[in-house]
Amino acid sequence: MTSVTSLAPPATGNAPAGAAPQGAITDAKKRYAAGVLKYAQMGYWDGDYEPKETDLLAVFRITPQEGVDPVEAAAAVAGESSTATWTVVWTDRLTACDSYRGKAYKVEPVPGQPGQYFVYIAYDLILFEEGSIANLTASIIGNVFSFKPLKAARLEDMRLPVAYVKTFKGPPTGIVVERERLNSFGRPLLGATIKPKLGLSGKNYGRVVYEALRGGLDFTKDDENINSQPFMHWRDRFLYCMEGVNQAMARTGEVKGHYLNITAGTMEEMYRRAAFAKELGSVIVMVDLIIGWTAIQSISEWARANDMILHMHRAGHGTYTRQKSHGISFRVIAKWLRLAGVDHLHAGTAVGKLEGDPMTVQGYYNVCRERHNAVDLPRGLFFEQDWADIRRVMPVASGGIHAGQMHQLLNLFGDDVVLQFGGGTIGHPMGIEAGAIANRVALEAMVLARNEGRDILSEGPEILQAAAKWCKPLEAALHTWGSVTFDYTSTDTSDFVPTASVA
Ligand SMILES: O=C(COP(=O)(O)O)[C@H](O)[C@H](O)COP(=O)(O)O
Ligand SMILES: [Mg+2]
Repeated sequence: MTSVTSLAPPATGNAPAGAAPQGAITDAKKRYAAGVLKYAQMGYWDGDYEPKETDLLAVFRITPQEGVDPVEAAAAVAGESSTATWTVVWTDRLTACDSYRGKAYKVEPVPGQPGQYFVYIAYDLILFEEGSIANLTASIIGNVFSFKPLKAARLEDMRLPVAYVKTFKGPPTGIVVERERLNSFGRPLLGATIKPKLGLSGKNYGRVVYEALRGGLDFTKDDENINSQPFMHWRDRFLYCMEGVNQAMARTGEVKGHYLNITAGTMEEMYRRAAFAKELGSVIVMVDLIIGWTAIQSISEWARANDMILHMHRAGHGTYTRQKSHGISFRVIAKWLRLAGVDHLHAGTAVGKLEGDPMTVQGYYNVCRERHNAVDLPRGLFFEQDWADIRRVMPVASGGIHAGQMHQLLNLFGDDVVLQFGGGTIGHPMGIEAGAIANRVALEAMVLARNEGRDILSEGPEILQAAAKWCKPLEAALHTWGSVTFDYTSTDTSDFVPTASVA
């Protein structure tokens, strides 16, 4: 018998080829006798297991309590995230339990982090309902994060087999179709979050939208917390924003949009707001991550049926993605969101005001934009991931960025990204339109320089100064913000490179 609060070490050493799973009890009488067994004895550890192409794979970073063997802890995670409970249940024998069990198959110490281990677990495809992130997450993150024998646990990455990917519809619009609808190619898109976040009346809010779009941005954006407060009811916001969008489009001849945040307390209300956005001719609507997985999948269905770009603001993610030892990496959230079906996803800036190690953030971008992810440990990608040509998500770089960082942003993220300057547009000393002009000119100058073959990372500041000579708004932006940096140590870095630096 094993104490259920302090897991004891199981038999160690790799099982010889063809042998029963290490530690597993194969004698049915002993295995299914009532009582408590180690999870490894129950068959949740198999060091010889070769994952099948159709298996879902997960890698967790675990910190076992003192005296808890990491292999047994890995088996416990596999057990609690698949079929197990703390004691033997005879009802296992009414099921195909040998294949249904999650199998921990590899345990590796985390480089440079004593007491932490990466544990790899394979799950049979049959354990999961098709097309349901709610179902997937109820298993994979359902119980294990509060498990007493672990001090901490973090879901670092997942490999979603093609057979599973194909049960989701993915992004309703995707990068290619979004660019076709906007008629914008060969450069990042530009946006701005309206500030102050809360308090403006509809008329003043719409004026900010108009000025920012007229100045050269492609998009403006509601902030995460603007819904339908007393100072501006949602219908007022929608009406004045769309007036601003339409006037700016007429004036510039460019397709523009404002992400109308339709986040609300019920699905019924979200659909009502989405329908009004469509009626007013908006090309895009927005939701916050905090609405939850089922709501996200439902609104994605709506966006697909209504030819609408779906913008996802990852509000709330930092509560569980930021700390390396506990929670879920944002790369996993990004994978789930690509399946669930969003078109835009806030994925970090690296250089701005919010958490973001450059290489880790590039890993998120690769999850959003690549058709196939290769293993890339320095960028945090533990598994190959085939996306089965599911559409690609446009990442959004937003949070404390300004025109003076344009060379860094273009170098880090390339063309398929929305660069979003909220304060960095609206706080411009010459006004909102000037803020937008500064960003558009900085972007166009940098894209041209890159296309001419210049090394924008090293020559960037010079390129911006040269453009600022004939563009007063850019000159003022560089004067105001040029020296603003957010130099803090990143929390969420890869353990596979000694110092995180961009290759
Ligand atoms: O309001 C802003 C940015 O405003 P500003 O441009 O004025 O800093 C967004 O909510 C953050 O970008 C979200 O962060 P993330 O994109 O990391 O989810
Ligand atoms: Mg915000």
